[in-house]
Amino acid sequence: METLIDYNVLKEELKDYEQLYNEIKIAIDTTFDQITIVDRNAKILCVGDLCEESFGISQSEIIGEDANNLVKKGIFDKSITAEVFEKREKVTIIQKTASNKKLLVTGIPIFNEKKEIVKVINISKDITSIEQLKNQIENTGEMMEWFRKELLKRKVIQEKKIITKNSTMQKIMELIKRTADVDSTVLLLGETGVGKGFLAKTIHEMSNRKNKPFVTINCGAIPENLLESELFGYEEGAFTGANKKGKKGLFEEAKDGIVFLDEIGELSMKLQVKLLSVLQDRKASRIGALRPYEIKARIIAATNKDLKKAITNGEFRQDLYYRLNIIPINIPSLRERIEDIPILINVFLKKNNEKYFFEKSLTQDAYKLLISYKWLGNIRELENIIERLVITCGEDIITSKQVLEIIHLENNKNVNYIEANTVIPLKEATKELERQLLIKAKQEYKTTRKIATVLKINQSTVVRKLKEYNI
Ligand SMILES: Nc1ncnc2c1ncn2[C@@H]1O[C@H](COP(=O)(O)OP(=O)(O)OP(=O)(O)O)[C@@H](O)[C@H]1O
Repeated sequence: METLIDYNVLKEELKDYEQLYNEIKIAIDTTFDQITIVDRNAKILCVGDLCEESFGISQSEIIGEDANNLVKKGIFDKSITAEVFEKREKVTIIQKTASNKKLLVTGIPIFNEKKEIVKVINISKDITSIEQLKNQIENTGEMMEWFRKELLKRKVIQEKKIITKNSTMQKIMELIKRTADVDSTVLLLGETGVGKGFLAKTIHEMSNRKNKPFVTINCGAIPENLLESELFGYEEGAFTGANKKGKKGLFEEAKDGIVFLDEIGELSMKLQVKLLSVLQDRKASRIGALRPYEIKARIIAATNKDLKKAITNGEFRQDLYYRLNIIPINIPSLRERIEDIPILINVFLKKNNEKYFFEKSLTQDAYKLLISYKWLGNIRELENIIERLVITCGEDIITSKQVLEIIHLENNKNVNYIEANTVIPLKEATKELERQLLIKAKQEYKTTRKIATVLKINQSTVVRKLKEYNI
């Protein structure tokens, strides 16, 4: 009789368990997460309806399988069950499966009263689409960064008014845009006043070094011994007259910015050798220093000299030329881009009208005259002439006659004619003439070496006198 009662209770309990099992099964099958139950031997006991979608095999194929075997078969890349057994605690991993899914799996150990793991319940969340979304967001971020940089480059071009109709100049602007972020050396070639310095600054502003220093040095304007210490710096007490604390060189000052070596064609043979080794090793030493420092700056060099001819004449090292000539840019003279002259005239007219609070304009004939002029001094000469026209013309409309007068003056400025307007002591007059000659020579020839040649005096005398007259 007692056994019968027990049997009925047992039957009721079994029914309850069956009910519970069915409810759990429904929960396992219908949850958005994948639930897998594994026994103490790593055998899969139960798996949800998402099995095929998650692992690429059916429920019937996976049930009864050893989790470690499934790793070997490539159904998933690692078994969380093994880790849970090893660590004896809840573990979370990312699993890659045979159906190209990425699952975020949390394994929970179930202990018996002897603290032995009897089962592991694994709950997997499919994060494939989240990962894809993350990648897409990352890609979008990269694209946004690219667009941001592109826009910045365009802005620099517009702000710097490099509007050009000339195809060579357009190609140059494209090349500058494309190479703005690389570290290669740029060699800017072109006549005086074509805008080599202007382009060097444009490259800097377009590049990812734009917030880093832009250091410029005119290699032709400084005597050789001074240039070496300017470029590379010196240690304390390196030579007499040196700063006691020593001095940083321009390459050090530039840090990871840009060093613009203007008039590179004027560099002495000795410094050419030093620059070559600096470019090769990316290291330089201050004068008197034992240890070199690393050079991180990008180098842009410029010259109006025909470097190939200078190589033939033995004035410029071929190996240095090849080191510099990584991205050569030949800037056309203004005569070769006459379609840009009206654009540049308007740029300079606007600039000077704003500067001097005028509203001056040019007649058609005046434009035609300026376009047909030979512009040996290129953009610099055009810029100067427009400024002079704006300042000196009394009327708001600038005529071709006024342009002719200014151009005539420009052309005659080299005439060997000196006029004495007043009587002053000879010594004073001589000094004044010397001062004026130096100002003119510096404006036209820029480098102390060239000034020395045209004035037929020593370069050191030029340096001393420029300092004396504060020019
Ligand atoms: N595209 C341009 N738009 C407006 N101004 C320009 C442009 N290019 C050059 N300039 C102006 O022309 C003048 C001469 O330019 P820059 O000094 O760069 O010439 P350069 O070729 O370096 O001359 P040099 O060889 O004599 O040093 C500068 O005042 C500069 O601002």
